[in-house]
Amino acid sequence: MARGQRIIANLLRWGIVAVALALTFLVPTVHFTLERNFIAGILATVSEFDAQQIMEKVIARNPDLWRYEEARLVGLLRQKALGIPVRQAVYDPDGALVIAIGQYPTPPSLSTRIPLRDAGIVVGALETSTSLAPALRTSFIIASLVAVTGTLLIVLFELIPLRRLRKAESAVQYMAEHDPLTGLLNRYVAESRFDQEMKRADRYGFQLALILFDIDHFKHINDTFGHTKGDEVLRRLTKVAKEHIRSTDALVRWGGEEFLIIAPYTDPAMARNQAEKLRRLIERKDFGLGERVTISLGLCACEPGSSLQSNIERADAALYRAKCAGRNRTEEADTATGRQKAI
Ligand SMILES: Nc1nc2c(ncn2[C@@H]2O[C@H](COP(=O)(O)OP(=O)(O)OP(=O)(O)O)[C@@H](O)[C@H]2O)c(=O)[nH]1
Repeated sequence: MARGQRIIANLLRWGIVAVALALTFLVPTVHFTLERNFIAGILATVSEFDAQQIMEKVIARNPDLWRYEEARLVGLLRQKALGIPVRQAVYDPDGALVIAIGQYPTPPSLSTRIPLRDAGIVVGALETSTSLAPALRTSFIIASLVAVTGTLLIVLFELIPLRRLRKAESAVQYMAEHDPLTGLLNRYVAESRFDQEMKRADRYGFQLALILFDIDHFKHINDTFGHTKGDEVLRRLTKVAKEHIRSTDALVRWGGEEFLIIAPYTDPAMARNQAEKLRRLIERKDFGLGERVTISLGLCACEPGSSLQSNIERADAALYRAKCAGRNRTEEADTATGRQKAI
């Protein structure tokens, strides 16, 4: 991904996080603030003048008003309320006139307070309230949806590159451990594989063998038929060897035309059989060259606790002897005596 695209993706990602967080925290905060205002609104429903003051300052000064007090108040309310039902018009225990109109809104709500005047004199206060619950419910649902969508997007943004990274990692690991031409394990992983098998062999008391083999006169094959044909021979031989080994064996491309089999649960007699069987299979296989392809093999039984290096040296010495002895044959390194046996 280009640097610019990465920056935009990051901005987008963190933008979504910020919006989701803002909405998640904003909605409850607004809710809380409005609820507080509602309570304040209820408390503020007390008139500017208590009943005594209304008597003294408004009604007592005008006897007509006194006479018509009820009717005038009702008229005032009608005029101000304009058809909105009167919810409450009472004197509270302290003698204050409380007049509330409108429906009983469920909190939170917005309240408006209007002074109630008669001939320019304030005689009380009207309080109207509007419930904000439906609006808040809607915005809360929208905010939750946005938050959930934002979270999902973040998860996707995080997961997709992560999955790609994991795939790239396993591809790199595969490349690090395998030979690209044959797909076999390469010699860099042979060591850890050998150590593992050696530990298991020591622990459970079974035998471990190595078979090192090499194509005979491979240079001649390359020189005569070309490098591409040589590659094909390597691939075909790999296929034969892979079908021949047991699932517990490890087949390694040790070098150019050199291969190694790490064979657990294998005593020298079994290793000999295995090596000879493979040699015969290759000898009989048609590689499409119009001539035989053969291999030489060197095998060794691994001493408990011995290293891959030391066993390879012994198997390689046996292989060298097989080459010297005419090729297309197997030689064995005898561990106990250091003697090497031809098969
Ligand atoms: N086509 C191909 N050739 C390879 C590859 N790796 C190594 N070689 C060739 O393998 C040949 C090995 O030649 P030598 O070491 O002389 O061995 P050889 O000809 O098999 O002779 P002996 O082992 O003594 O029987 C060389 O020509 C290398 O170029 C590969 O991946 N592909």
